[in-house]
Amino acid sequence: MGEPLTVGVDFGTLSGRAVVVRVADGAELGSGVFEYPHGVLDETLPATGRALPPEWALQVPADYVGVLRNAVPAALRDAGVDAADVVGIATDFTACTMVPTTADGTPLCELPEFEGNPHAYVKLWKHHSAQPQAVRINELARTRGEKWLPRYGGLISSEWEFAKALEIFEEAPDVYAAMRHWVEAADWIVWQLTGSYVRNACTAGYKGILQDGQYPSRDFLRELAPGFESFVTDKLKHPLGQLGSRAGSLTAEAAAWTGLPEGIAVAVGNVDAHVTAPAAQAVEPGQMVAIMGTSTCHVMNGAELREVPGMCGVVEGGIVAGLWGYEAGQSGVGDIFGWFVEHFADASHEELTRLAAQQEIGEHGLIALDWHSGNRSVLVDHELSGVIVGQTLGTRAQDVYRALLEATAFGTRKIIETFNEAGVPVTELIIAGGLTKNALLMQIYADVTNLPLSVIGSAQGPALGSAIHAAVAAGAHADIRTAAAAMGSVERAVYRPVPAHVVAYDELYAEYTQLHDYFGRGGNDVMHRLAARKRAVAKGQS
Ligand SMILES: Nc1ncnc2c1ncn2[C@@H]1O[C@H](COP(=O)(O)OP(=O)(O)O)[C@@H](O)[C@H]1O
Ligand SMILES: O=C(CO)[C@@H](O)[C@@H](O)COP(=O)(O)O
Repeated sequence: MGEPLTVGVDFGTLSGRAVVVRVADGAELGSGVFEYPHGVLDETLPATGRALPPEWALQVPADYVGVLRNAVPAALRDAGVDAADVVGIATDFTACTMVPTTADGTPLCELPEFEGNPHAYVKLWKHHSAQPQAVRINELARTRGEKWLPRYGGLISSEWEFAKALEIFEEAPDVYAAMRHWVEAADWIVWQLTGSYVRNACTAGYKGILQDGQYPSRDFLRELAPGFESFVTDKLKHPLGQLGSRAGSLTAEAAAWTGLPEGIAVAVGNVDAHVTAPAAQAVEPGQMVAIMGTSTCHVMNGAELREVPGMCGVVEGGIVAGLWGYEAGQSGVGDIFGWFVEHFADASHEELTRLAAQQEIGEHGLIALDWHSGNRSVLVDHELSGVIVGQTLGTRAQDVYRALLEATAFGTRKIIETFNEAGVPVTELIIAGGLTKNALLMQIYADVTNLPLSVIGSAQGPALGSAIHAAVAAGAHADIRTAAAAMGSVERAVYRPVPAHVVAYDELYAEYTQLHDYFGRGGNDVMHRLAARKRAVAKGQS
């Protein structure tokens, strides 16, 4: 027998990544990646070729099993270890990413009668078409003075479990009737590994409006939409598992897929963002981790319960046991840079970054709003859209690219300021995720926030975080804090704010704030009117 090992698997937006990690010190011995064959379905449904409406984003659950079959064996091969030394596996997922299933967990899209119905597929976190449902949930909750609303910064997102389910209830009653469980993909994958369904406390709290042991009441749901009152009891409610505990044991079938020993510990499911905090050793109050990739999630522990306007949510034990876990986010970050590179630039991210780095602050004469995928925090509105002010005939691709990098940094500053003002002080900013590779972006974040940036030690933060949870679930470490100290890593103050840059960005941030409030807080509702018109045109065409 060699030293004990665990496997962490991170299910991202486009691919799943597995790492094999040594339990004693967190050394990453090998990794494997599997790109989802279907990627994100946002234009057409492959089964029928049918066009999808605007703001739709679906996935195919069989692609996730492909990760277990391919990325895990690849990681074991890469590590060159004996699979018999692996004592546990844990997974993390994007969220809120939802799978409608039958009683035994079969996704409805795998039934022949539903393969042509888009509502039967996985609704990915960035499926944003349930905004009208979210607006109704928020208006009614405000009117009724629902006690859970402040735990979500005063606004429930269209990305979450209730808005997405209400969309199915209203637009596809046959799918709704056939759905026995409305399952987070984070839990569905654990179900595939263990053969039994355990609902994780993290997504139930942040995305499923479970607070102090209660979901929204039958009365509330009836008033929201008659017939929807039994949604919680019939489709949602399920026994919970706490983060870092054992959900079950690896089945013979999943052992054959992965090459791992049957019967090893499988941890309760978790979210890609929250699982990253221990990988960055950010388990104390005030340490905010920004996981920057396609989107950015900001997660942080707090000693006390506070109401932060426009946060995604606060959940007791939502990140580590014994503290309040806070979450905020930006729905588009790398996605916005990627959109610009794909459609408007004749150069790569690296080339645009190299050219943008040669400019002085303000030289491009632009200010942008980072809302191309809507605003997750602090406005919580996915009908808001992008803006670039100041373009002239002299504006070049690298100018717009830099303005977009800066816009996302301003968005993060808005979130940090909102936390500080609400009495949840941010004392350290730690960056994780794929965008840490862009040094210009990192320096802009340090200058805009006026905070030294710490950077996580691992390029696979979420997968390492999962491996940490696997170690705790297997009993190899006593708890997440101890495991984080042994297996996580962070490098402090890698990027420091430059005082002259801080002053220049303070001025531009004031301009950003004016635009932010004008377009986002009722000064001009043009973005909503355009979104409504776009929906109406799409409806007329379908
Ligand atoms: N050099 C770069 N600078 C800025 N953004 C980049 C760069 N390279 C890729 N991106 C963006 O990063 C995002 C992918 O980030 P990554 O962390 O790998 O994925 P995920 O968030 O899905 O885990 C894409 O949206 C892409 O447009
Ligand atoms: O919203 C959450 C977590 O709450 C994320 O899963 C979601 O933004 C997707 O993250 P990625 O950008 O794919 O890393």
